[in-house]
Amino acid sequence: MSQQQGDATPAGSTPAGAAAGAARIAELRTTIDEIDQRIVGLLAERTRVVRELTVHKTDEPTVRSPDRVRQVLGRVHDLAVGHDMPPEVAVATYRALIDELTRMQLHMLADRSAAAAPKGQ
Ligand SMILES: O=C(O)C(=O)C[C@]1(C(=O)O)C=C[C@H](O)C=C1
Repeated sequence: MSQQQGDATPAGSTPAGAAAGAARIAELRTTIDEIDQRIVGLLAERTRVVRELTVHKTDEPTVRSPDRVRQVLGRVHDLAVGHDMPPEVAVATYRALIDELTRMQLHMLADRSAAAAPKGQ
C-alpha cells in the first residue's frame, strides 16, 4: 500500500467506533425523516395546484404539455446545480413526479368526460 494509514481509525473498526457510527446513522435518519415531512407537505401543496390547473384542461395534449415538461425539468436541473446536488437525482425525481401527475390528470379528465356523458352511453 503506497498510502500511509495514519492514526485515524475508520468508523466501525472498533466496538466504540461501531456504536458511534450507529448512533450517528440514527441521528441522520431522524434528520431525513424531518426533511421528508417537509418535502411531502410541499409535494401535497404542489399537487393541489396541479389539480386546480387540470380543471382548465380539456384534452390529452394539454395534459401532457411536453414543452412545459421540458421547461420544468430544465429549471429543476439548474436549481439542483445551484444547490450543489447531483442534477440527475433532481431531474429523475421530477420526471417520476410529473409522470404520476400526468397519470392523475388523465384520470381526472376521463372521470369528467364520464360524468358529462349522457346516462347509459
Ligand atoms: O404545467 C402543467 O400544465 C401541469 O400540468 C403541471 C405539470 C407539472 O407537474 O409541472 C404536470 C404535467 C405536465 O403537463 C406538465 C407540468
